[in-house]
Formats: sequence, structure tokens, C-alpha cells
Amino acid sequence: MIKIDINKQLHGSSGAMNLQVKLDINKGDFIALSGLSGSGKTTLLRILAGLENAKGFISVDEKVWLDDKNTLSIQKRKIGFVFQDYALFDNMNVEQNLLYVNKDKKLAQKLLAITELTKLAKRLPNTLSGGQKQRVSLCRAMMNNPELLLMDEPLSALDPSMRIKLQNEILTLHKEFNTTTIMVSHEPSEIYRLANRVIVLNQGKIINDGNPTEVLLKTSGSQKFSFEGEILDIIKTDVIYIAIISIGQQLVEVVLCEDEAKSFKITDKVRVGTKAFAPTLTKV
Ligand SMILES: Nc1ncnc2c1ncn2[C@@H]1O[C@H](COP(=O)(O)OP(=O)(O)OP(=O)(O)O)[C@@H](O)[C@H]1O
Repeated sequence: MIKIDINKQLHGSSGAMNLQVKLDINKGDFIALSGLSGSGKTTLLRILAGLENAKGFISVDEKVWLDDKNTLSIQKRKIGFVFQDYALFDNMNVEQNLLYVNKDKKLAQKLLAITELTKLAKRLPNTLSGGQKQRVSLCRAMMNNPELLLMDEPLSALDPSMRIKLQNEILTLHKEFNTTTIMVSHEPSEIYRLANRVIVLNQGKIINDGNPTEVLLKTSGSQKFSFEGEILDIIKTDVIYIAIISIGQQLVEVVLCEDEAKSFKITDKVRVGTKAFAPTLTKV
């Protein structure tokens, strides 16, 4: 069990903001940490890693990492940290990057095999693709036998097919080592696939905490579908108005009556929902 009860005064984009997080995490949990830009996600990970100080309390399996009197140093916390920008040692090959953390060759070989990197063990990082580099940094984080694996948007720089490949490898590693994990992610499909719990931060506070279905499913009442989008245009035709809304990569049209049209404006963020049709699926 990991117990967290911390606070830290931050300089948010609109003035002072108190990061205040109280949280118990079960061993083996995979937590997705989500929330708007500037809500405090990275700072929370950095506090857990010991890279940043804060007031409060952190304990991992009864061992105190932070309290009023003591702050356990980064080196003494069993943490694995995976950053968006890989942060590998460029002058060391893949295997050396792993063995730098821990000389356990057997573990290094196992991790490289799981992530299909065995053949690349002697290559330098700058000869690897982004996806391969991120697999190396994931392996390197696991070399520490971490009690807590922290990942800050590790897949956001990768293209969609590489993202899915890496998601599968993260899942395989999680099944194999059962490492308690906190991963910053904004991607619902990624969160759904990987996490068993989602925590949403806003202005430094937890505003939502639950399983992915509870937190991510945005339909309510009798709504069958609901998507978030932005109004790009509102066009008046004979008697009705048509709102052009961008949702992901697509544009959709929604018919509005005059009163509705007047209550929205271009650039409004909206939720498009529907109640009364039976959806069909076709492969694309
Ligand atoms: N050490 C610090 N002292 C004071 N303020 C800080 C400190 N570190 C970060 N901040 C501020 O706290 C706010 C939260 O930053 P943080 O990077 O944690 O947000 P985030 O949720 O990770 O955002 P993003 O999704 O954009 O990465 C920002 O406004 C930032 O400028």
C-alpha cells in the first residue's frame, strides 16, 4: 500500500495554486493520472520521486519516504521514472543504459526479450526510433526493481501504431512484475486498456477517482452516445440552423432551432449526445 497526503504551493498560470493530494494506492495498481495542462500532474510525480520537495506524508509498504522530519533521498526511493523525452545516456549502448542502473544481467536480458530489444542491445540510442528508445527507457526504469513506476506521458510523442505496440509491452511488463504504476495520460483508449483506476486532477485537487469506465464514460441518463467537440460554424438555412462541430478528426453537423443557435457561439466547447438511434459498426 502506498499512502500519499501531500501539499505544495505552486505558481499556477492564474496565480497561486495549492497542490493538495490525499491518496491510498493498492500494491499492483495501474493508475492513470489525467487532468488539464497545469493541473499539477508532473509536479505530483516529481514529489513522489523525491525530485521536488513538498509538505506532508508519503509511505510505501510502511516505509516512510516523507514526513515532517525526514525526506528519503531519490537514490533510496525504489522508483522507476519514464519521461516523454526518453532521457537515455547517448554515449552508452542499450545494454549499458540498463546495466548502469543495476548490474543484474539476467534481469536486463529478460526485459530486453519482453520488449523485443535483444537484437538492439549493442546499439547506441541515437540509432534507434522513438518507439525503440522509449522501450529502452521503460526497461531501464524496471532495472531498479521499482516499488513505484512513474511514467509522464511516455507515449505521447509516438505515432498511433507504435503507441499501441508500446501499450501492449507496458501491459506485459505490468503482468510480469506487478509493479505499482502511475502513468500520466490523456488518451481514453490508452487509459481504458492499461489502467484499473483513473485519477483526474484539476487546479491541484483530485476531482474524479474511479475505474476507467466510471470516469471515462461521459453518457448520462438515456443518452446512448456523447462526444466532446468544438463549434466551428453556425449556419442559418431556411428555418433551421446547422452547427458544424469538429470531433476528433471528423466534422459533424447538428441541427439547431433558433433559440439553441443563439445560445451557442463559434469556438464553444460542446458535448454532442444522442438518444434515439441504434448504432452500427463498419470497419474502416
Ligand atoms: N517547483 C514549482 N514551484 C512553483 N510552481 C511550480 C513548480 N513546478 C511547477 N509549478 C507550476 O505548477 C503548475 C502545475 O505544473 P505541472 O507541470 O505539474 O502541471 P501538469 O498537470 O503536469 O501540466 P502539463 O499537462 O502541461 O504537463 C504550473 O502552472 C507550473 O508552472
